[in-house]
Order: sequence, then structure tokens, then C-alpha cells
Amino acid sequence: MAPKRKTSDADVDSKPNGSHANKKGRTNLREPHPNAKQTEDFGIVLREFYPPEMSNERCQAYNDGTIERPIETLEKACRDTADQRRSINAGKAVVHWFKNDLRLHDNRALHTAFTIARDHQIPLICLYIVSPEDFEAHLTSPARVNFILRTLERLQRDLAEVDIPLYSETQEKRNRIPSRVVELCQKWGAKHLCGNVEYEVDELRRDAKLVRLCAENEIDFAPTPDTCVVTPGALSSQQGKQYAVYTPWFRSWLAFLKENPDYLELSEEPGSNLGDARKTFADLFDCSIPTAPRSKQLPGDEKVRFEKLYPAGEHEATQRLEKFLEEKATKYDEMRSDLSGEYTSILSPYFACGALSARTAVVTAKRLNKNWLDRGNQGYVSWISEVAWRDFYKHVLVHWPFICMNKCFKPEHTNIEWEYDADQFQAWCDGKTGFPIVDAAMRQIRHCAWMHNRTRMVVSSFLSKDLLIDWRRGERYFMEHLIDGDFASNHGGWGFGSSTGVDPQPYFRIFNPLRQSERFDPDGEYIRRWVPELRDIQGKAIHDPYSTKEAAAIAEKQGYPRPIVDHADSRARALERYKRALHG
Ligand SMILES: Cc1cc2nc3c(=O)[nH]c(=O)nc-3n(C[C@H](O)[C@H](O)[C@H](O)COP(=O)(O)OP(=O)(O)OC[C@H]3O[C@@H](n4cnc5c(N)ncnc54)[C@H](O)[C@@H]3O)c2cc1C
Repeated sequence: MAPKRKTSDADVDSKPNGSHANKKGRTNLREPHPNAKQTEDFGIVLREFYPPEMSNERCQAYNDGTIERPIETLEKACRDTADQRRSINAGKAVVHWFKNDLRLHDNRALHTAFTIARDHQIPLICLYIVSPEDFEAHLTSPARVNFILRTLERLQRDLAEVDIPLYSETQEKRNRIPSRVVELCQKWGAKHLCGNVEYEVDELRRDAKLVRLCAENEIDFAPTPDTCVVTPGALSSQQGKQYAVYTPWFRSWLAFLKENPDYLELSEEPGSNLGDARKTFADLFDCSIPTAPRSKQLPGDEKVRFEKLYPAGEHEATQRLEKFLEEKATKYDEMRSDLSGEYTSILSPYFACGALSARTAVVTAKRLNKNWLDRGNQGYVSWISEVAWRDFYKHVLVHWPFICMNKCFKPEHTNIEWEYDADQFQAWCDGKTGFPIVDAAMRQIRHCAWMHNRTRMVVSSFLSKDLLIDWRRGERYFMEHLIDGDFASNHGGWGFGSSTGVDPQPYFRIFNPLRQSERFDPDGEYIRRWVPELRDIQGKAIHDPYSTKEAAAIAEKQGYPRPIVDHADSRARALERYKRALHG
């Protein structure tokens, strides 16, 4: 029997599905639930920002393999153009297109570009395109945009030292990017374009289009897998299926790396540019890095603060990595959830923009751990397994691309009936819920554009379980504020906390904010740092200030709010709603 032809999802997914109700007739999340208590504002926000949700049937079609995934569209474009690309000559230059791989060291596509340039004795040119529409579409926070642009400035200086120009421009219309890249290659006489794969849906589709457009114009382009240690799609269960649960996936990830040690080989950074780059492309060396689009600009004082908190560039990333691995990693297993000090690496902003490769991180930790990935010092082992979570969520995104389209990983979770209380949502954003641990964390994200993993779990559970507010509001808020915002990890994290995405737990988990606070901030140091109203409260009462007379008097005097919900009642309500949605 002839295999069933796959339809491409490129145009279909972008069309509204036209329905506000799912198969069971319940209202889905395109619109607030009709019974929801909501203000008009909140309704408008939801309608305006949520693109149409994909139907459960289409999600199922992805699962059945009857719709082509964006990664398959890209792979097909590369296969279809392979013969054409092979016959392309060297040209007058080679171009490396930077995206979220802003580093020289261990950058696979950049290494390939440099090798081609050196072999043909022609110059290498680097390119970066600032895309305001992509920043909007991906909800990139101003702190992250600022960090990317600062990293580019460092990168430009480092490249100039080896006579490689970094040309950068703003492209207002993102659908113009493929043709603009081709135009630039033609202008520079380049016949080879190199770049690493980005795994988000829009980017995979853009690159598939670009591969074909390049081939039509006699330019060789086939993006390189680089961002994950193990390439998405390389791991499958014995039944040939993609893993949806982390633990078996991680075992498979470890086994794969043992069998394929070349996946842990690091690429050298480019040496001096050959050819006559400084002369031929003199104007490109004068190009300055564009400023942030207006909607993504940071106020001046915040710029200074973020520069101090997160100095940009791969040198800083490497120093942080080495310092963390030498001074803290051996205790990571015991200490990582302790909120009072800095026991994690705070490398996520650097991973997110590609100033540090996950491969380099794993290889360096492995080396210090006597060459073990999964034995030896537990601190190193558990840190490596955390870096692997980043891979895991990217593998999930590639296999279940509909999660990019406002869809829960498990379609049945669409049936959950959410609350739409704008005041409660605002209290969560402002860190004024009356739950000190939640408030401390929400104030930390506002100030630092970063939050500890433990509190990310606590506040996501609080929003989607205690307040029963649509988890996508929280997912969105995180992306808009985090300096390390990464679609796959953020979606995965919200799934973990809210049981609406890839939930690695076989049971439904609701965090108790009070217990989390007592356990991971036993002396209340973290709370005192971020919630100054509670600084004078002594002892355990800091975790629940309205539980004792003395503490309540201080909290009240300082204007600290009473808890906006009762955790026991909220827990019961959440369980009942989730049960009703999942079991009818
Ligand atoms: C609700 C929620 C949202 C999240 N959103 C993001 C996000 O947008 N971007 C992001 O990078 N991480 C996200 N995470 C994962 C995690 O919280 C951060 O990666 C981590 O806190 C970063 O701090 P660190 O660099 O000190 O991590 P370390 O503890 O030092 O870990 C090292 C690296 O491993 C990776 N990592 C660690 N834990 C995880 C994890 N649970 N999932 C995926 N990768 C992990 C990160 O790249 C991290 O930098 C989210 C987690 C939750 C629960």
C-alpha cells in the first residue's frame, strides 16, 4: 500500500480553527470561560494576544504522523536541494548567519563556515538580523533584547580581532528575512551560507523556505544542528516512539552519548580571516549594532543595573561556568534548592542567547568529574542532568510542535475550566498575594529578570492551582520578563508546575507554598531580601505572617496584604476542576 501522503502544516496551522468550543462542547481557551469572573480588560488581553488554538484533531494528526512537522519540512528542503547544492562553486566569500548562537567557541556552523572559507582562501563574513516582529511574536523581554544586543557588541569586537566583520541590520518585516539574506549573499558574492538550526516552529519554517530560495539562487545553505547536546529526533524508545517522560529519555540520552562520543567533540573557534577581508569588505567593519526596537527598550538606569548583573559575552559565560564548576558544583545536589544563597550557576541567560553551548558545559563538567556523565560526584552528575532538561524540552518541542500554538501538551487539558480574576492575576504579578515566598519570587523576577528554579515551580503552581488562572497567562508573563526566556524550557516548566504540559510526574502535583517556604528558605533570608515589609518579623512566622499576633501586627503596619486565597480550599477546588476536565 502506498504510504499516506503527509500534508504540510505550513499554511494550515496559521488559520483560525474557527471554533471556540472543543469536541465535548466545552469552551476552550481562546476565550475566557463564559462563567468566568472577569474584568473587560482581562478578556481583551486574552483575545488580543492568544493566537487561535489548534483543534485537538490536528494535534492528534501530528501525533499520528499524518501532518508534516516543521522539522520534517526543513529536512525535506535540505534533501530536495542536496544535488543542486553539491555543484555550487566557492564564490567570493562565505557567510555565517548568527541567530541564538552568539559565540565563537564551539559553534558548529561557524566552524564549518570558517573551514570552507579557509579551504577556498576566501573571506568569512558574519551576519545578524535584528527582527522586531520576531521579538514581538516570541514575547522577548526588554532585558533579554538588551542582553542579546550587548552580546553582539562583544562578539563584533572579538570577531574584528581576527579580521572577521559582523554586519548587522534591523529587518522590520520578518517575512522579508529569507529574501534579504539571499540579497546580502549575492551582494557579497557568497555562495555558501552557514547557520545553526533554531527549533521553534516559525524559525524552522523560515529556514525551510530559505534553503529552497538559496538553492534557486545557487547558494548552498543547509542549517546545522548545534543547540542541543543530542540532536532532537536522535532518541526514541524501543517501540520507536519519542519519549514524553524525562527519566527514560535521560537514560537514553546518556546511552546515546556513550555510543556516540563525537557528539561531545567541541569545535574550535575561527582563526584569522583569510583573503583580503579588511580591504574588500572595509565598510562592513564600520557597521554598528542596531539599537533595540522602541517597544523593547530598557530605561537607562535598568540598563546599567542589568549590565552589572549579567555582563555580556562568551568570556563572561566561560568564567561563570568555570567558577561555578570549581567552587559550587560539587555541592549542587544538596544545595541547589536552597533559596538563601547563590548555589546554581545562573548561566541560563548565556545558554538562551547561545553565548555558551550546552555541549561545552557538559564536557567541562564531565572532565572535572573524572570523565563521568552519570557517576562520580553527585553534584556534577545532577548538574549535567539539569543541563539535559534543556535538551529534553527542545526534543519535545520538535516532536510536538503544536505546543507552540497555545496548545497544552495533553489535549484533554484544554477542558480545564479556568478562573479569570484580573485582580488576583495582578496581585501575583506585583508580588502582593500575601504568600511571602510567592511574593518574594515575583519581586525577584521584576528586579533581576531571573528567578530560581524552585520558586519558578512554586509560583507557577500557585497561579495555575491556587488561583486556577490559565497557565498561559503565567507562561506569557515569564517570557515577557525573563532574561533567559526560552520557549521550550518555559513551556516545559509551566507544564511541570501546572500539569498542563509535559508532566514528568505520574501524579498531579500541587505545591504547598508554606511548606516550600519553610523547607527551602528556612531562616526566611530570601523573603527578607525581597519583601522588605516583613524584614522585622522574627522566626518561622515570616513564612505566614498573619499566623501570629506579633507578626500580623508588623505585616499590617507595613501594608503587607493578607493571603488572597486559602490554600486548602484552593487545593480542593483545583483537584475537583482538573478531575472534572480529565475524567468528564
Ligand atoms: C515555570 C518555569 C519556567 C521556566 N522558564 C525557563 C526559561 O524560560 N528559560 C530557561 O532557560 N529555563 C527555564 N526554566 C528552567 C529553570 O528554572 C532555569 O533554567 C534555571 O532556574 C536557570 O538557573 P541556572 O542557570 O542557575 O540553572 P542551573 O541550576 O545552574 O542549571 C544549569 C542549566 O541547566 C538548564 N536547566 C536547569 N534546570 C532546567 C529545567 N528545569 N528546565 C530546562 N532547563 C533547565 C538551564 O539551561 C540552566 O542554566 C523554567 C522552569 C520553570 C519551573
